[in-house]
Amino acid sequence: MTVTKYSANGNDFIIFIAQGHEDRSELAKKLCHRQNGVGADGMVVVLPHKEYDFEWEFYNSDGSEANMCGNASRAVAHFAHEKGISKDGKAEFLTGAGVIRATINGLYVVSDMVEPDIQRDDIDENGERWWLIDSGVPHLVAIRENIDNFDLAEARRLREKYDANINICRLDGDTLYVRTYERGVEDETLACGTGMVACYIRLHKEGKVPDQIKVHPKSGDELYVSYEEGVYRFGGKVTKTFIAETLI
Ligand SMILES: N[C@@H](CCC[C@H](N)C(=O)O)C(=O)O
Repeated sequence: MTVTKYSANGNDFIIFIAQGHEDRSELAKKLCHRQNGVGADGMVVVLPHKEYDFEWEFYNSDGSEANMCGNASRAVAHFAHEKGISKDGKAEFLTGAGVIRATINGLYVVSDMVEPDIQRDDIDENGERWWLIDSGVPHLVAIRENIDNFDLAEARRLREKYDANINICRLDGDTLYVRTYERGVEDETLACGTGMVACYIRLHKEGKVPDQIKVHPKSGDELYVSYEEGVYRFGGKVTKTFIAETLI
């Protein structure tokens, strides 16, 4: 099987085309394995759809399926554009969280996110206020003065308790810095799109950020997140890293 590997600001994905839905959880675990497989945070299967350019199955590296992945949405939009699955520099596709619309301009891809659901704004953990926001998948968000230290044991506890991805973020002028512990990877990743958007949503709702802001995930890359015409949107570069014939 031929697969294409992408990195979306350090969040990496294996992408391939198939013709129908099936449970590919075991395949995702094998292919995403860093030593015995291709290695990736997630796997995307592009499937035909009557109404949209395509639909996807998204798997985390542990084989669990997730409704949405912001970074993979940008990578797969670039993939579909290159393959001619989508046209005119745009891609419209169905995810478990709803329809995603993306715009492709060279390697720069912008995704319009689904309507977020702010589930809680009152969680108190260790004297710190957390918001629980579903930006396609659930995210806990805390705002801190310093995010140099991310206690991963504590992040794992919160991830289990709330069945959510865990984010800490810091606002410095017009730049937001975000670190994310990802459910389904069960570790901190170099970037998480829905996580960056969830952090921005909290700050935006609190009136602390303008309608557009720069965002730096742990990889150090620069992206932007915005709120335009009632839509949360985020954009950045994607990198196609290789095409491979898998033997497993
Ligand atoms: N990396 C993604 C999020 C992928 C899904 C997440 N790990 C979950 O299971 O909730 C992103 O860029 O948004």
